[in-house]
Amino acid sequence: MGSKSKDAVYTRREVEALIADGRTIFVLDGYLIKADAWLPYHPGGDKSIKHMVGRDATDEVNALHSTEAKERMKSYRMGRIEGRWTNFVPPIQGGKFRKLFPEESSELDNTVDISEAEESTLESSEEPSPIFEPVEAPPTGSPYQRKGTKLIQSQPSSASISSIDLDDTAVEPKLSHFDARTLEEIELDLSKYPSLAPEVQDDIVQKYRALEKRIREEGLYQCPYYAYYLECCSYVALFALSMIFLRYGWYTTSGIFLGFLWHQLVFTAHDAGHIGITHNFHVDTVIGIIIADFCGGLSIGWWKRSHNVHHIVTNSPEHDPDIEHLPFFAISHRFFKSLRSSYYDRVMAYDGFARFLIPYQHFLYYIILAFGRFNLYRLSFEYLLGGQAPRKGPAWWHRWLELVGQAFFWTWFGYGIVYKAIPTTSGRLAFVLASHIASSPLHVQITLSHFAMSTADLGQGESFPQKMLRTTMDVDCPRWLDFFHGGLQFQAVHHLYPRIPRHNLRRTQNLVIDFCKDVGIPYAIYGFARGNGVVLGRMADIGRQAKIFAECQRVVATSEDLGMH
Ligand code: HEM
Repeated sequence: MGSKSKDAVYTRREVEALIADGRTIFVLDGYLIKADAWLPYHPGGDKSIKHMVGRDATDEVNALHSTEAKERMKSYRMGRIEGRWTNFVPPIQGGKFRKLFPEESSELDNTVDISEAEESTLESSEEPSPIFEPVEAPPTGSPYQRKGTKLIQSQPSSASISSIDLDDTAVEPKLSHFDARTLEEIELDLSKYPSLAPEVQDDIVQKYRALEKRIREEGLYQCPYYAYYLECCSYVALFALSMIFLRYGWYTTSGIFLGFLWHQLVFTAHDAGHIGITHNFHVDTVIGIIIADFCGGLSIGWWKRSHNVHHIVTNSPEHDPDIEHLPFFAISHRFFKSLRSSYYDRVMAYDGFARFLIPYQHFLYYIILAFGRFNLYRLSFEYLLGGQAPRKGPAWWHRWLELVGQAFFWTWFGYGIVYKAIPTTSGRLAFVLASHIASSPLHVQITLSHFAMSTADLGQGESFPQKMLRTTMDVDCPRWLDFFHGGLQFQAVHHLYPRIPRHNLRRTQNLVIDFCKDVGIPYAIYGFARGNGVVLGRMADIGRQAKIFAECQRVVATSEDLGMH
């Protein structure tokens, strides 16, 4: 294929062939962006871009970037498309792309007006893996079709779900039970949420964009700095209390106040990680580094890397690191299949330890989360020392500042307090455990917004706003409790517009509720206690499925044994 001008129109088939050749191309506002050269420099990492390859990334990009970053993207334009773009399944999600056949390439090279080249069809890309439609009544415009005994998506879709055999006499009974369950979940979502018909999803997108404009005009992106002034006062008070109790030898109480301080600090680190305070990438990142690394010993870079991917592929068992917690938790029966994580680039083995723990996960939920912070230290070090942090591009120096922050933290906390200021081993243990456990409600708050929500994959035809609202819930709480939830109670709103400063989310929530009513998307909100109940119920349910799975495996193994003897 010869090279073209930056305004040339590309056909879908050409784009497909370029991606088949390994190019990193996505659509932004009708333009094709070729991001290969930018990939190693991208502050948001390579994974976030890879999940957009072959897709219209306009809403994801708008949600996650500053105006300057979007300006920068213009220099990566390679051409444009005409009409509505139908998303491919990105290669990272298992999408298969066909190269140009020799006769196609010569035809395209000789063609003056590329737009006249034969338009590719939805089926042009090889289906990476079939998924399903409701057997009886597919929703209007559903991209799902029946093919033989299988239900498939007529346009390329996620590889996340393997084929379902509807035949009850399937060779692998252990798969058919869970595949039927996957199908049920998909059907349930298809019945509860608006149709995936392009015109319906386009309407949702138009209204979502109009709401963003309104939010901007109402000044809700402007940070109310006085709110941070009040928060700083509470940080100082909590730190002072911790040090006073430490001075008088009340190590557990001292640890508890330090834990409370960490709990509060994380909310501001979250704002900074989303560039939601000053909206300047470097300033906000430095604020995040000071809070997370210097004060808390956690890497903000690690957190941003995984959290940003979470914002793009929310609640996808194979792709969202925020729900990948084997062997301790499984929030979907699909984890029993030892899925491959595209984030960690490894198989999440559903091994003996997982098989032992998962049936009891609802009992262990709070206990395991109480110790969650220790795991975060490990992940932070892996990120900073294991080559995951960007070494090129605008964010190259953040890692170095983070390493200084880590040295600072382990000096004041590890050496200064735990080792020097506390004379006994029991005192040290009490202080460390109290501080870590006291900050752990945070882990509950983080998981609460997603663990109870759908993990079903409705394919590439679902719009960004619908997907965010289908996989995320809010927590209802009175205004005076806002300090405890730290903005995480507005997760659904936050997932739609991640850069809105946290203190403006309550006002934005009303607008989002109106939007949901208008477009017919259910807006999920529970009280804190009820939300916890729903999460525990979901975990207990998956635990029960794990028991069934173990039983199936036992029966299969026994019958194999009997057959052998
Ligand atoms: C050539 C294409 C791209 C360019 C030039 C670009 C540029 C940038 C820049 C300059 C930033 C720093 C923050 C800012 O100023 O807003 C950033 C952050 C980010 N980008 Fe991109 N980007 C591109 C494509 C994408 C795509 C397709 C995605 C996926 C939706 C993505 C996801 C992110 C994320 C999640 C961040 C946040 C990183 C952080 O806060 O540390 N980017 N990008």
